Amino acid sequence: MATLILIRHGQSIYNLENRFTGSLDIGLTALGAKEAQWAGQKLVGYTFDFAYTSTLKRAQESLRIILEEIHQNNIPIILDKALNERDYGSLQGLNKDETIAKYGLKQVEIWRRSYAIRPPNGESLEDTFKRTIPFYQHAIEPQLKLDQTILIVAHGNSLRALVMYLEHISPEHISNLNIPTGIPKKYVFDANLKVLQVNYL
Ligand SMILES: O=C(O)[C@@H](CO)OP(=O)(O)O
Repeated sequence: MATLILIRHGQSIYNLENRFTGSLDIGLTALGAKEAQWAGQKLVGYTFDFAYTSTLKRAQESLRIILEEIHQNNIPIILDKALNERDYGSLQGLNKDETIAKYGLKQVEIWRRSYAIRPPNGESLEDTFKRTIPFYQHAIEPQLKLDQTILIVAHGNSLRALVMYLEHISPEHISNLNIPTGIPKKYVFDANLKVLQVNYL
């Protein structure tokens, strides 16, 4: 049966420092690399046909560690910026607590978790959805229709957009959904790509 595994990259240096990361190309911490290894250990027994990741090194490095753990580094890997993290614009690099102190919790929560409102000079989740989902529909859904097993290693917000699409979550409800780093989420589909099963591994 068609199977899709989603994994958010392991902890990055900016995750650790509590900074807005977005489209900045920030590497993993030692814990982040460990998280990727643990994610790989949960995938022993799965055989992937394709892996997809973003053009950012924290996701690519996580994918490399995961595939190494399951001895599947030789599968085709597709890198695409459609899977990149949402561009946080002028907030990128800023500490999240300092930003709250400056602009207030309410404003920062709107920038971080509203669907349609953009952070200054950045992308909203809606903007992210509009690039991530067409790519998923065009590149990945046809493979799932062939009953393949696909791995996507990406980012907090590009994965929130994907989960929104896969689980039919409304813009009102998506603000409550956060994706943990390094925990594989599994979807099993029927022949029409209706989700039959969804669970964290
Ligand atoms: O900083 C970021 O790019 C993202 C993901 O780490 O943060 P947030 O969870 O605030 O959207």
